[in-house]
Amino acid sequence: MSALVAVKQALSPALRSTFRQFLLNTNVKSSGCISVSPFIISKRYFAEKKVFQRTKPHCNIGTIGHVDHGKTTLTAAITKVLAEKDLAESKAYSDIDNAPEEKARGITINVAHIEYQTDNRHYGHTDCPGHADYIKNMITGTAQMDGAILVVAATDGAMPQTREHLLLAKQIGVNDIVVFINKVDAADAEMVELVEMEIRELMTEMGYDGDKVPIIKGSALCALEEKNPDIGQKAILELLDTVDKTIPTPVRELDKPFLLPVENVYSIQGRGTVVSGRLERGVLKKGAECEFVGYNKVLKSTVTGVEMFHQILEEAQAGDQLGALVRGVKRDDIKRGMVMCKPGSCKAIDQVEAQVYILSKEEGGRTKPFTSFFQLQMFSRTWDCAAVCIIPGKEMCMPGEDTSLQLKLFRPMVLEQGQRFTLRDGKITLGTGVVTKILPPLSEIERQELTEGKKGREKKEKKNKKTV
Ligand SMILES: Nc1nc2c(ncn2[C@@H]2O[C@H](COP(=O)(O)OP(=O)(O)OP(=O)(O)O)[C@@H](O)[C@H]2O)c(=O)[nH]1
Ligand SMILES: [Mg+2]
Repeated sequence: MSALVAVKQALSPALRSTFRQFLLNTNVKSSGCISVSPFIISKRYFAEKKVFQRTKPHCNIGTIGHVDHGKTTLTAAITKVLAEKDLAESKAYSDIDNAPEEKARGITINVAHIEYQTDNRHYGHTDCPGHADYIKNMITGTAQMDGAILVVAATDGAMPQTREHLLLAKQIGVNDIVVFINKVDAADAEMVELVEMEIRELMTEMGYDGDKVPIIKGSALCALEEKNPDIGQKAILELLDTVDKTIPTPVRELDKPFLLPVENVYSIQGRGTVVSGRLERGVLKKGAECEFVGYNKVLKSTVTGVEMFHQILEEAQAGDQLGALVRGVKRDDIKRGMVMCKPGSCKAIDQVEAQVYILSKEEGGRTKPFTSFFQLQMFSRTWDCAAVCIIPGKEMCMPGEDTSLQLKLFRPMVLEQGQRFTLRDGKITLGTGVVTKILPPLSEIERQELTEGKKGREKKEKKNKKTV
């Protein structure tokens, strides 16, 4: 028996818990592996024993839009304004963009999850990066949202990622958007009016109701710096009121087996592995048996604790942004993109038929057509995976075209009929689509051809024959 265990056993139950907490805190400090997490703020995670009181409906929103338009400043401003009403913990800009590289470059790279409340609802807020290089993180962040705040700087108007984010949000299924025209302190009234017209047009083009979309004008920086309350604090309150009224709380699928697309994995020494993400459906309780599916793996485990924003959840419900402590699996065994689900309720798939829209050049898509066996990257829920497409019944697919595609994935991932996805080709969003049919699994030969090409497989076969 180790000295630590002996000391622990000699303590009364109450002291034992304090001792455990002490160990947990010291371990977390020395592990260092979770310090940059935007969601799990280091040692407090699973250490504080406050129970989350579900008094208001929960809704997931977030900020999207072009780089530097003020998404993080707005997120910080929202918490500041609500903190004055005791409805949030005020977060400084540097608490949100807290990774060293983010601080050095002054841009958001990782999504950050923040909690706050209005009088009507409890919110999980995901602040997304706007930089084109981090679209992958934006897609994952947006996949957690029930509605979004599109931030557009009055000084710039709609920019490439304003358009791309809108398009991706629409494809991911975020149908309710409130626009915040930011930086009105730095633009004249005429400019703000022009930007409003431009955004309404763009929203219509992207399939939203551009004429009706609510647009609030203000300055996140003024709110944060407590200047000019008309465009500062008041605009933020108006924005929150509009979000409350126009983004509906979705009907959650509580009666289905639980499913949580894993967004992040952390290791807390002495406690175990924590996975985080938004519970997509069902309810999750401590003690539930679970399974992690994806990337050629199925791992069994048990949930030993559930938390939302550092508070214990007795029962997590679909829509909750949570962290789950799981037993018997290591941090490296689980990867973002796997699905945590009720055992046996999900299957990994490597071949589907889908209906896809290929973006035109003007929409930011490819300039040239592509043919069968074109390799692309498929994004869905929190995963992305290389895939090859087959175009049934025709030679090639043109930008701006609607087409059916057969997609063969390099690795089997959890996919269901009706699931939406995005296809990307390098830094370009190639298209968006929906799974129409699940196809039988690829044979071993097909799989080898997919990953090594036909020649590679034949070479391997010859080599094997020789050695026999
Ligand atoms: N004048 C003015 N500047 C603002 C306002 N809001 C934000 N800014 C400034 O705009 C710059 C970018 O702000 P961020 O909040 O980092 O922008 P972001 O959209 O989060 O950027 P990424 O996450 O990197 O895409 C910072 O220098 C802010 O101080 C505003 O209302 N008025
Ligand atoms: Mg930012």
